[in-house]
Order: sequence, then C-alpha cells, then structure tokens
Amino acid sequence: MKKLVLASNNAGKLREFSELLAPVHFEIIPQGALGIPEAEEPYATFVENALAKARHASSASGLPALADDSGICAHALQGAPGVLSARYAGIEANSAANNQKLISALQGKSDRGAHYVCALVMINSVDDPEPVIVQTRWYGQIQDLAQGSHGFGYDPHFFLPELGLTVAQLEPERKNALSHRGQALRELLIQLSHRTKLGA
Ligand SMILES: O=P(O)(O)OP(=O)(O)OP(=O)(O)OC[C@H]1O[C@@H](n2cnc3c(O)ncnc32)[C@H](O)[C@@H]1O
Ligand SMILES: [Mg+2]
Repeated sequence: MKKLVLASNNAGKLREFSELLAPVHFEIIPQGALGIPEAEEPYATFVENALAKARHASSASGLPALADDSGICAHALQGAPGVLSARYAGIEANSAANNQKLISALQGKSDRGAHYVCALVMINSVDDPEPVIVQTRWYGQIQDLAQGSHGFGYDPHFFLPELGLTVAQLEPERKNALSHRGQALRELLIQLSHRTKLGA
C-alpha cells in the first residue's frame, strides 16, 4: 500500500482526515508519528504555506506528503485572521484565546459574514514539479455565543444560517460532507484519479 505522510500536528484535522481518507488505499502516517516537528508557515497565502508544510514533511520522511493550510476569514476584518488563524492571539495561543480575540474584534460590526479556507497540497517527493493543489471555501457567519462540542478551533462560533446550527453542533460526518476540508479532499482525490487513469 502506498505510504503518505500527513503534514499536520493538529489533532482536529488529523481526526477529520482519518475519517475522510478511510475508504482510500493509502497507509496514512501523521508526521508526529515519525517525530517530524511543525514546519515554518511564513507566507501570505494558504497555498504557499501548505506547500511548505508538505515539502518539510516529505524532506524529513522521504515519503509522499499531504498538507493542509486552513483558516477563517472574517469579511468585516478584511479577511483576518486568515493565514494567521492558528496564532491570531499569539504564537502559543489556544483556540479559546483565538476565538475570544475574534469575537472582540467583531464587536460593533454588523457584517458577521466569514468563510473557512482550506488549501491542500499533495506531493510525491520534495522536488515534485507537479504538486496537486486544491483550495476551497465554506461560507458562514461568526456568532458571539459559543455553541456545540464537536469539531475544533473556531467551530463553536461558525454559524451556518441554512442549518441554524454552528459547525460544532454538527456530527463529524455532517461536517465532513460540507466543510472546506471535505470539499478540498474530495476534489484532490478526483484529480489524483484522473492522473492514475492517464497513467501519470
Ligand atoms: O499547521 P498544522 O500542523 O496543520 O496545524 P495548525 O492548527 O497550525 O493549522 P493551520 O496552520 O492550518 O491553522 C489553521 C487554523 O484555522 C483553524 N481551522 C482550520 N480549519 C478549521 C475547522 O475545520 N474548524 C475550526 N477551525 C479551523 C484552526 O483551529 C487553526 O487555528
Ligand atoms: Mg499551522
């Protein structure tokens, strides 16, 4: 079975990937299991950061790698926290501190529109000239009140008007069916299947 390193140390993402990749015939190895530390994420775009994470994991392991750079973009804040979502309230910030900073930044703003972004990059080797790259959005609204206990990160505050629920109130399968990450992974698998069919 083909081995693939998952270039993430985020337990919430790793859980979602293991559910989403369950039907796929890869042996998925989280980078932490190989002792690979977090990569630097210095870039202004999700795609560049995802590529940096994938290269870092592939270089350290000698294996193909899949990386996810994601975040939440608030429309009233010109897309902040964006690529800084994981460290919005500081380098060592946890989700509670990041959520609190986001809610404070939105006080008095009437536009609560936001979207999650997920950039996925898959490479066969560190010098792969043709990475598979996918980027998707999931639209919602940021609400002050935290509701729900599923998911991770900003999910208790990310409200889906069409469902009347926050993402943290969704069962994991339902989140995966709708989320930025679920959309991106399904698209990535389609692109991979085209390549396989064409023998490349
Ligand atoms: O870089 P890795 O090791 O993958 O882990 P990370 O947590 O640092 O991940 P990112 O750099 O991609 O930062 C993503 C941030 O956006 C948040 N985020 C991304 N996807 C999310 C989702 O599906 N639900 C809630 N929050 C999400 C997450 O909590 C992080 O704070
Ligand atoms: Mg990160």
